[in-house]
Amino acid sequence: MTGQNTRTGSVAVFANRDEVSRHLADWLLKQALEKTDGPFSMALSGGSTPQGLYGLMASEPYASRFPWARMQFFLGDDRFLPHDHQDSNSGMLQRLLFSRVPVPAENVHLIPATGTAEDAARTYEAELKRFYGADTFQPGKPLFDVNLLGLGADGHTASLFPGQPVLKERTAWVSTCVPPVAPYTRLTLTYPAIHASRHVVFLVEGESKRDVVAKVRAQDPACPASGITAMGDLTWVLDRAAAPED
Ligand SMILES: O=C1O[C@H](COP(=O)(O)O)[C@@H](O)[C@H](O)[C@H]1O
Repeated sequence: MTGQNTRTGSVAVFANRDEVSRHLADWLLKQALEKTDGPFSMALSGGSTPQGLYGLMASEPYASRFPWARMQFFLGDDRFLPHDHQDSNSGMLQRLLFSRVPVPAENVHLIPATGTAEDAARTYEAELKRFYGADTFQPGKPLFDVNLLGLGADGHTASLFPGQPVLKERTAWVSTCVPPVAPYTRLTLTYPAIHASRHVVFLVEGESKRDVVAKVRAQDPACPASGITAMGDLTWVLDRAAAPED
C-alpha cells in the first residue's frame, strides 16, 4: 500500500517496528538539521506506539546528532495526572527521551498537571501562543514543524475521542476531553492546532490497528482521526501488520 491523496496523505509501510522507528528517527534528524532559520518544533504523541522511536532518538548515533539546543518539544496530549504517574505521557517522555539527551529544560514544554484541567489547558495554550508569537494562526506559518500522532483502535488521535465536544472546537488550541471509554481526564491539542503543522505524521503499528487505519484512510466520520488536516503534508508511517490490504 503506497500512494498519495491530498486529504488522506501518503503512506509508507515498513517490515516491522524496528524499521519504522529507524525510518522516523532518520527522517526527523534530516528535518531537524535542515531547519536552520529558527527552532525546530515538534508535538509528540503519547501511548505505547512511539516508545521505540523515542528510545532510539535517545541512543547513539542519534543522541549525538540531533541539534537538541534548537529543538522545541510540546505534547499533543496528556492525561491530567502528576508527571510521575505511570500513565502520564509526560512521564514516559521524560524517562525515555528528555532525561537521556542534552535538550535544554526550557525547550521541553510539558502539559501542566496542576490546578484544574481547564486551568492547565489555558496555561498550555498561552505557552503555545508565546512560542508562536501570535494569538491566531497566520497562513503559511506553522506552529509545529512536525506533529507526530498516534491512533487508537476507536479512531481517536491525540485525545480527540469519538463523540466528544472537543471535536467541535474551532477556536481554542488546547482543550480538555473526558472520554467515557478511556481512563482519565485528558488535555489535547485541538483540530486547528494540529492543522498548524508543516508535517503531520501518523505513526501506527500492529495488527490490532489495521481495521481502524483502513477506516480513517477511507475518511470514516466516526473516527476523529479522519478530521485531521495539515498546513503542509500528512504522512502515514506503518508497520506491515497495521497496513490494510490494497
Ligand atoms: O491515549 C492515547 O492513545 C493514543 C494511541 O496510543 P497507543 O498506545 O495505542 O499507541 C496516543 O496516540 C495518545 O497520545 C494517547 O494519549
